Amino acid sequence: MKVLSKKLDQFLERVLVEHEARRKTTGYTNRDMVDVLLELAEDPMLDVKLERHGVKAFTQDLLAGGTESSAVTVEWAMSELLKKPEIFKKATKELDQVIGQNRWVMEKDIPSLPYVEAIVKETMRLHPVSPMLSPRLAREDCKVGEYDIKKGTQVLVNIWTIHIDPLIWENPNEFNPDRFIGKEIDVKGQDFELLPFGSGRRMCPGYALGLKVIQSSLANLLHGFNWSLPGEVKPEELDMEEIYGLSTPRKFPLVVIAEPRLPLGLYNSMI
Ligand code: HEM
Repeated sequence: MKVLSKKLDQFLERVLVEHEARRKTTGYTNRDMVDVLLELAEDPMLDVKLERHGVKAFTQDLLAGGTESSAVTVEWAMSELLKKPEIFKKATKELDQVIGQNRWVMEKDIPSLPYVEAIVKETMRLHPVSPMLSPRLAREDCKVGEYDIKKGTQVLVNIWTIHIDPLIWENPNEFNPDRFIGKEIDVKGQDFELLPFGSGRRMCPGYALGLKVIQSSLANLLHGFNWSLPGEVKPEELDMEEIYGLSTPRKFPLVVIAEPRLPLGLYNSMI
């Protein structure tokens, strides 16, 4: 652990040194989150002073919490959609109607894409990145539902079982984004039947960023490409095994074929 921590610190140190050097060049503007954090660290007016090691810690949080979780969720969404071509088509139809064929999806488009939002919720219901929330400790005797919990008890919340509880969800194991259409259920920690980002004080602090990254990346993948499974793999045969570790990714990476579905000039503008 110590070796790993040292290696990580060396990496973060290099990132900061590079950013600090660029800050001294003429015509400098903030380009990324590290730039913004370094600027905040120079602000003497902050209520809570941000130190240089705090910038490193935030950067590490962003890398650890913000990359794998979003990538894993997008990969599960694509896997579910490849198994259900009718849902795939419905999403593409929404994208064509709202965005058209001549541009990419932007962050501000997301509220106009309720079906894509529903796909993300349904993916997070069936494939929560973190099926067990961070452990909690009861600070006083309490009652949760029918359970008496003594002060000092460690409580583990298993959201995976909540997300597939047949008392809450109809056909809980079926991937069906339509279950969210016209419903108020959200993933922001207020609806206890759907808690992919947890809830309360220890809820994921990066949920807004994570959600935006997932929705925008998925929307653009669906909008920009036709997707198919390679060779003889039939949708119903696609392996959906998962592994449980720091996150819950597919056991075997998803292998797919992508073909452009928008005017070719749009792909050049992405490079
Ligand atoms: C798909 C995206 C993400 C998912 C599904 C996710 C999920 C979670 C969950 C379930 C927790 C535990 C919450 C609890 O126990 O109540 C958590 C904690 C945390 N997440 Fe995320 N997260 C995501 C993205 C991010 C991003 C983008 C960041 C950073 C920018 C981040 C940083 C953190 C941190 C630092 C904690 C620990 C909070 C604490 O213990 O006080 N996460 N996340």
